[in-house]
Amino acid sequence: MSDTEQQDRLDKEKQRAAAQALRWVRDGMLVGLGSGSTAAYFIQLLGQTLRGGQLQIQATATSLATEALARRAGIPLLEPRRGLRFDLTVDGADEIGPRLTLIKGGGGALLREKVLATSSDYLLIIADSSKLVPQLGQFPLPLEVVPFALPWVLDTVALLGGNPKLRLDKKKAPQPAHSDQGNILVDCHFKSLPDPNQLALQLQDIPGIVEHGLFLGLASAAIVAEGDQLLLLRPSAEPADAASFGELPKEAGPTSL
Ligand SMILES: O=C(CO)[C@H](O)[C@H](O)COP(=O)(O)O
Repeated sequence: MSDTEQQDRLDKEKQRAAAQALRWVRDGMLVGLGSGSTAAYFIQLLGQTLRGGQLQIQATATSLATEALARRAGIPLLEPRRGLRFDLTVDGADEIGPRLTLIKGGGGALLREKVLATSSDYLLIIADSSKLVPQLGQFPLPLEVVPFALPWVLDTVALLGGNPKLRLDKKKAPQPAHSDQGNILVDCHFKSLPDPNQLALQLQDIPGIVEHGLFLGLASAAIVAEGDQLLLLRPSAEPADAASFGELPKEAGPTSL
């Protein structure tokens, strides 16, 4: 299969996973909108549904790009405020490991994504089949770092074996990429993460790291499209374990896909 064919196949999988996620959205919900190409498909479909008058929701975006997309799609947006909790957040992932452990932040939106994930009653991940992995760590782990602290953060993460690299701005390379908050994005090449919980604790202790891309114990479910198949994964089982399907409570989404 050529690279273009492979890309097309993954793109179709993203669209199929995104379309399924619509079944989780109920009238009146407050919804967190994720970032990245899979979340973008969901946002477009959600906008179409709202324009069709079938349901009304309000939403908050995990990035400036998502906010702009949601506005274009006609989705009413809420600003952050005290007491705001989301019924559902739908977001993509860069890697989905055992028990729905995740690496996120490939699009640089990890901080806002984690803020919404932890402010949501239900985090639904949507992804193509390339994201399922037996162990996290092949995808470089993103960090959002305060600019002043950068040299010391790089030194400390290197000591942890992270081989940190500054992410470059795609439009202004060799300048470093900045997050929506004006912080610097660093990608850590650990290659494998046998103990993500331990690493998360170590990273949380490093001054200047505003957030890391390990999302542990946050995802409620994941819809992964694999060719014509749709997998519904829950945290209690290994990825792609068929025994984990069909356990969703009715109010939170369909029991099967
Ligand atoms: O974490 C993210 C952005 O910060 C995205 O959800 C992640 O990068 C997946 O993106 P895509 O759906 O384009 O594969």
